[in-house]
Amino acid sequence: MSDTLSPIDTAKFVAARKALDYVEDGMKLGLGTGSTAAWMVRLLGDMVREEGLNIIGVPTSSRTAELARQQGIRVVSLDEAKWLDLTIDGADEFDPELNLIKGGGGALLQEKIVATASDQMIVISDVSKRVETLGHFPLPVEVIPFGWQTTKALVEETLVAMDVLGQQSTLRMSGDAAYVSDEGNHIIDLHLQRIGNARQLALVLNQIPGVVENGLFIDICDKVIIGHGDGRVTVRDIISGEESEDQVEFEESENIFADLD
Ligand SMILES: O=C[C@H](O)[C@H](O)[C@H](O)COP(=O)(O)O
Repeated sequence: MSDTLSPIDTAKFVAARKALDYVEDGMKLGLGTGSTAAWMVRLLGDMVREEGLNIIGVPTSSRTAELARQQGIRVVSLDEAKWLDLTIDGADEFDPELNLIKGGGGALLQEKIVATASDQMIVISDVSKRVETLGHFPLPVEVIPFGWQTTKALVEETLVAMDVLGQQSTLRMSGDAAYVSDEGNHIIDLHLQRIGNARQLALVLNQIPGVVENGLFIDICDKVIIGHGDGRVTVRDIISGEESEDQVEFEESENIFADLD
């Protein structure tokens, strides 16, 4: 359907565009991080510039903050905004209950704080992130740098005690150095394959000293918009249990495709 975008980028783009149907003038919005959320921020920038919408954005990472400012979106901190109407963000995996794994891009901490401080969270995703059981995507756990190796060992012991299979954990790297998040922390990725009880694991991980947060988002997401490579979107709402389909039309000549990185 698109000569400009690959099927996967088409899927991300149409999910992002559909999400903007839920944005209203005057809203305070949480702005997610990642390649799918970046489409949403660019499209939101278009809306703000062309329709003169009065939107306040709270970014979930320094990357998103920079992009939002470039797009002319008014950016404030969460503490300035206090409470948000809606957060729109991507995800690395979502299950049938709309529980998520997030943090593949290292932004899980701010993302979880911002999504939790919102009336509603909408996840935008291509269809490849839909799973029956979370865990194939490595679960990110953000830890403070002090004593991180001890924290990592404690996390591994906890996984053994919980009888979680596939207990390998790795320190996320950025080149030759440990990855450092926007909050100055490291990330341990847990290669679990299958998380039987995500709710329990999320609680237990956060009890370990040195763990700041984990990438399991339980009961936070309200709606997922799943994009497909042919421009279709499926919208699934956890509260109503309804699922609907739509087709998102777009032109290859749109300005948004002209200013891609
Ligand atoms: O830390 C990053 C975020 O949780 C992203 O939302 C997630 O990794 C999905 O990113 P993408 O849309 O690039 O697949």
